[in-house]
Amino acid sequence: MAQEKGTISIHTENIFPIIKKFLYSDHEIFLRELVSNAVDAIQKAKRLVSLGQFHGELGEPLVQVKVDAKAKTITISDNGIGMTADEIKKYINQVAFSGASEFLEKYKEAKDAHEIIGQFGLGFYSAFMVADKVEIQTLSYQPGAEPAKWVCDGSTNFEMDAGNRSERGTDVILYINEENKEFLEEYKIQEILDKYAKFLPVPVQFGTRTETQRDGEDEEGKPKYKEVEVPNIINTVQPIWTKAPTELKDEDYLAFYKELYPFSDDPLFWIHLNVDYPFNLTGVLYFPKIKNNFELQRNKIRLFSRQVFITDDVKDIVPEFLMLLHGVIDSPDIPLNVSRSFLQADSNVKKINTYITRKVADKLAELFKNDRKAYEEKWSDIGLFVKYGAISEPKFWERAKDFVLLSNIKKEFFTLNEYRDKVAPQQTDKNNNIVYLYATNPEKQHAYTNAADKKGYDVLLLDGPVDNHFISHLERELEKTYIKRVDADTIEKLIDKDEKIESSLSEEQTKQLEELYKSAITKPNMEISVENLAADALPVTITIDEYTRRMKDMAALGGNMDFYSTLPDHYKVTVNANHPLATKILSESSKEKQAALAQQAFDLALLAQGMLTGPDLTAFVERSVKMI
Ligand SMILES: Nc1ncnc2c1ncn2[C@@H]1O[C@H](COP(=O)(O)OP(=O)(O)OP(=O)(O)O)[C@@H](O)[C@H]1O
Repeated sequence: MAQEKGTISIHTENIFPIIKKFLYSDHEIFLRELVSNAVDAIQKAKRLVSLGQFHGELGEPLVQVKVDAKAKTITISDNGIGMTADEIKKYINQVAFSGASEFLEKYKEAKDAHEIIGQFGLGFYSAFMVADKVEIQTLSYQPGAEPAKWVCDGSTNFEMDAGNRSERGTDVILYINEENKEFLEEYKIQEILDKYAKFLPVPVQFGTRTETQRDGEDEEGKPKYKEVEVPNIINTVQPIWTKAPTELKDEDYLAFYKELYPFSDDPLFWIHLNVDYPFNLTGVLYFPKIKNNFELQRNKIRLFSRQVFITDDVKDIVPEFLMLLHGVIDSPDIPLNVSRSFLQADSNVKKINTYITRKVADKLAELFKNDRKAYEEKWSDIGLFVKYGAISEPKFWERAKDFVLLSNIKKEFFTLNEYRDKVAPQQTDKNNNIVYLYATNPEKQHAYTNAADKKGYDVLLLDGPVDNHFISHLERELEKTYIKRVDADTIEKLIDKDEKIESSLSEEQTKQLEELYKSAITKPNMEISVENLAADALPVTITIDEYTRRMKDMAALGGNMDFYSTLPDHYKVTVNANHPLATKILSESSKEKQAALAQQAFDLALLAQGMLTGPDLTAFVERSVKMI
């Protein structure tokens, strides 16, 4: 062809400085865009063959990325359909900027380059983020096509001429500028390709690597090895999410997990997602071993669009509680290049959300139904996740009601209905409310769980990071049910059955005892009262109001609850009028002795609550030694 010069059709003087400035923070995506274009060109060639519109030799599909540090170039080559000079004019010179004025208007508002790149068919032009000059050498598949060349120096002027490609396909050559010379480092390119190209559907080669191979045997019959150079192929062209579940074994899922997260423990189980109506979505989601450090686990789900990695920030696409899962989601229907607020309102995104939630609930329900024992064994890992989902996603809660488990301190498991049936006979109070009791630390709260046990009450173990919220959720959802920690009140009051216990003290004595304790106890925020408890209950018990404690605990975990974190701790001290110690103290003649006994009983109560520390503990030990 004859040499030709021209101006890229664009309404605005120069768009490149804007692209460069705008996309500066994530300029590495130029490689994603160009490699994707190369993959597309190859896919198109394959499609033409299958449609019978191209009769030439397809060859082995291959995208190649080459770095020439001396020449300061990066070349992306493919053996795809190529372009004729006319197509370059149409697709590169004009189409790219048909939306330029719109682009200019929008870029002012957008905060994130991801939000708009590609939206205007600017993928190819992202090359100018890192290059001063870009050259295309291409030969179209069309019979009789001439090789064509296009060069542009980042201004709006381009040059076209006869090209030098002798085989079908395209080379895009980037002349990397000074500020971006880091992209001429091989490790950098390897890193970017590993991130974006790892699962592309066409082999992507980046140079070669050395591999050790068997090379027969030596004279002694020992195996010999040799080093050979093999093509360094970046990707797995058919990752498991593109296959049918029936083709896959457990080992395949586990191997893929290891490939994604080399340092993680094996996952507990997984879900293969596959839907093509009303939206397209494939993927595999894994349930990781979560334990209790769930904050660390986020941002593990990777989002792909037709096997091109897009982001690992799937917020808004996946329901919040499912962010604890690992794995991949691939959907061409998720709008990737629009703003986050638009994403939340997008109807496909909403449907995808609902679909994933349902699939996860199905899987859990199935596991629970098919093998309850195995499900219980996994509960320490999935419990956190199920509870989090139950609290945050009403649709999930509707399903989870049937498979959320409660476990007691004896490590027995119950569904919500089973538990209600179990405790209702003993734990219904005078107002017909059922009261569930729980411990957050059975070791520390032993005095209280022991008291509950003596009464024939069951105690749940609720010690996880979301359990406070889960408890509040259950109280809202379950009818006539209250949930209290074992130390929220004396055992008689925890589940108030209106059983009157006679006092062994006169009114006068009760008053006297109360005064005595009030002057012996000098700690702040202690509300002291004398009550008639069982004779074998502790002489003094310290309890903490359930509601305030729960709110304070939640505030400590974060959230907008600062008010609660500023509340002082408030304790109730209940002196047991019926314990023999009460009569004993009152019958002491010496005031000092009375005070010492009251102090001792109070310290024992502090000890049972794990609150006896520092100088108080020392004083207690010294006093006890004297008493022995
Ligand atoms: N390697 C290539 N081989 C053949 N044609 C190509 C190649 N690269 C780009 N093209 C042509 O140029 C067009 C414009 O590419 P560009 O990357 O700017 O936009 P796009 O790929 O259409 O959309 P996107 O913004 O998603 O990348 C492509 O649609 C394609 O027709």
